[in-house]
Amino acid sequence: MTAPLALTIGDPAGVGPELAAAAWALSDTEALTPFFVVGSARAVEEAAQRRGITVPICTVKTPDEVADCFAGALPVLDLGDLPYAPGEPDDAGASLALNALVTATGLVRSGAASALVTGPIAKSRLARVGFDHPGQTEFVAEACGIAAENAVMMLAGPSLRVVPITVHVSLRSVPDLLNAELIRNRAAITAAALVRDYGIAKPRLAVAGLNPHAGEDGRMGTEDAELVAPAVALLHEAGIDAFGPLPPDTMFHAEAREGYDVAICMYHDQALIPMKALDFDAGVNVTLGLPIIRTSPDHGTAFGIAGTGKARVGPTIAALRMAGECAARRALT
Ligand SMILES: NC(=O)C1=CN([C@@H]2O[C@H](COP(=O)(O)OP(=O)(O)OC[C@H]3O[C@@H](n4cnc5c(N)ncnc54)[C@H](O)[C@@H]3O)[C@@H](O)[C@H]2O)C=CC1
Ligand SMILES: NCC(=O)COP(=O)(O)O
Repeated sequence: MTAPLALTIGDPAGVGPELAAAAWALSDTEALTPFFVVGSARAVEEAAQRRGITVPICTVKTPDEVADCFAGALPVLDLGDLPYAPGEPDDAGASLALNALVTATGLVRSGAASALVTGPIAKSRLARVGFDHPGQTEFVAEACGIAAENAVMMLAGPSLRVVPITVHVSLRSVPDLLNAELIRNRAAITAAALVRDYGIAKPRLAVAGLNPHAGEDGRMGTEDAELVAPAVALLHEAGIDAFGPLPPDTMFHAEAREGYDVAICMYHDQALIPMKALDFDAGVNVTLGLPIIRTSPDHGTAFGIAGTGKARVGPTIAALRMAGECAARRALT
């Protein structure tokens, strides 16, 4: 039997605890792979009560106990007895979130869990308790012995997959950070992952330009001709079906999207704005290029609505489903 998925609680003051409970409540109808929460049993239990859903909890010491209780209760690997205080993040909650991330990553690395699904954390809150990575992506990469530049963030929804080449950096720094080698490497990692984990035999990569109109023959910037076009040429040399640089404003409409499997974008918001506009309620953030599977809902901690019952569970369900499907695919190979 496949090992269960490990779902971290995220920041316990955010929407993570209630969405973990809500996902379990729908796990039958959604046919989800069994999972367990790594975090605080008390926070999950109180979050479920506040949301008005009945979610019995079973605490587990190891993932191999999950199979026996998942059908009747949500398994939680309990790391701390924190009172549930939605919308009121503090250092104790951030420390729990970090502990959960470290613990769950270790369990997946060891094979005791089949994939890592991370609940949302606030990067600024984690930084206060010693987390010195830009995000969970880079943390998980380092834990797996993968250089951060070889761990690729992809956001995937029913309508669109996107990869930002540069991620959590200032917009001002983007042109200096981009180069043809970086674009080529990240795009090639993306293509390999689409074959291995998503069953797309010959992925089609649409590569966005950096500037308006992809530079308009140098009238609106030179990076498209000097960096992006050479990267596309390098991808062709590697036998990858890539095309571009494309004018970014016209590559995301419905008919254009039919022509590719993933959009390779030059910076965070070029990628995430179209994806979240189209698919916010079913969007998954997945890390490609790792020896383990790691997914996450596409949204953040949403402190402003935590505990109100307004947080929609779609992205968490989608992240659990994608993790389960990728794990099943890898188990076959
Ligand atoms: N995967 C992760 O761990 C991520 C973490 N973040 C972190 O989250 C924190 C807050 O970031 P924001 O930019 O405010 O993004 P956010 O995603 O937390 O919230 C943006 C807006 O979407 C709403 N929203 C978020 N999730 C929702 C859901 N499930 N159902 C309904 N509405 C939802 C919020 O109420 C808010 O109006 C930041 O500290 C950031 O670092 C942001 C994105 C991803
Ligand atoms: N904008 C995506 C995001 O913030 C997720 O980052 P990570 O924590 O998954 O690296």
